[in-house]
Amino acid sequence: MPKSELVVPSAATPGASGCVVEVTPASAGWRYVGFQAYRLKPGERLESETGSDECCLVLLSGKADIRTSAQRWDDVGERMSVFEPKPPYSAYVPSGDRFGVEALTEVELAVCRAPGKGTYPARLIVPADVGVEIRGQGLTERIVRNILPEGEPADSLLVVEVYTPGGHWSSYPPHKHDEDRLPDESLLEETYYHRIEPAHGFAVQRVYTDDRSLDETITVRDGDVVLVPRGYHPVGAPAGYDVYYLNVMAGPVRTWKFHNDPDHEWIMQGWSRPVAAGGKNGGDSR
Ligand SMILES: O=C(O)C[C@@H](O)[C@H](O)C(=O)CO
Repeated sequence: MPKSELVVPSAATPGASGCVVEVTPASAGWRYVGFQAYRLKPGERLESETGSDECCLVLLSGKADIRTSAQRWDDVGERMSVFEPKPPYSAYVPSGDRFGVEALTEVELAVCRAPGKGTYPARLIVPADVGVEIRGQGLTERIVRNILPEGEPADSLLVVEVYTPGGHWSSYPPHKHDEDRLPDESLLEETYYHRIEPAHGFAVQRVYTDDRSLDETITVRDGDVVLVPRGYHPVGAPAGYDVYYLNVMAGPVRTWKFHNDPDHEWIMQGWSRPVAAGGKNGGDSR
């Protein structure tokens, strides 16, 4: 059976630049979100221009030196796996700038892109800046880390990561954000970069619209990117397999206003409770 057109698998071995998976607005057939994941070995470097995009470089794991045209941050990074219970270091780089990343250890790096206006200077986002939330309850409990949420400066990018323990559901109850009808709903394209522990496992993601003109239930493998151009998009982590994903969202207005599937909204009963912000050693534990 052909794989879903919503799935962009990672390459088994990185290309010359270290890139393992890439989504551009042209490849996705949409307007705003771009995403790349890189695997760099110690001493390897990535150099790039931001062009008309602003970028959020998320150091998913490993340590690196990061620089832009005006900034240099040395020996950045703490966690060595996305499954360590602590927020990542990230760097915001505006449009019209450039960045270089030199790996000091094995590095997994996400480059999240969306249209920029050059409004804000480059900055380092440290773990203590990352708001951590435990969302859901029982089998829907998961950890949400808000890396670049709408309360923090950026022109169009929103970036968040989610840890879903095996046996749990996240992005749940199913919600969508595909209509520009503020203040009730915002239009945001979204990518999911999935990692699975242990890596031979799988996750399940359904992407569906009210009229079911889009209705796909996807088997997600470690390293897959799932595109959410529209529709509801819940994720299930099978028992025994923890699931991590990094979300990038962008659209015409930088705000996340979602609409729950009315059929399943009853499941949610005042279950979101904030915990302390990330903290140097990460504020969350599991
Ligand atoms: O609630 C979650 O588990 C995460 C989702 O909010 C996810 O970030 C998303 O779908 C954003 O639209």
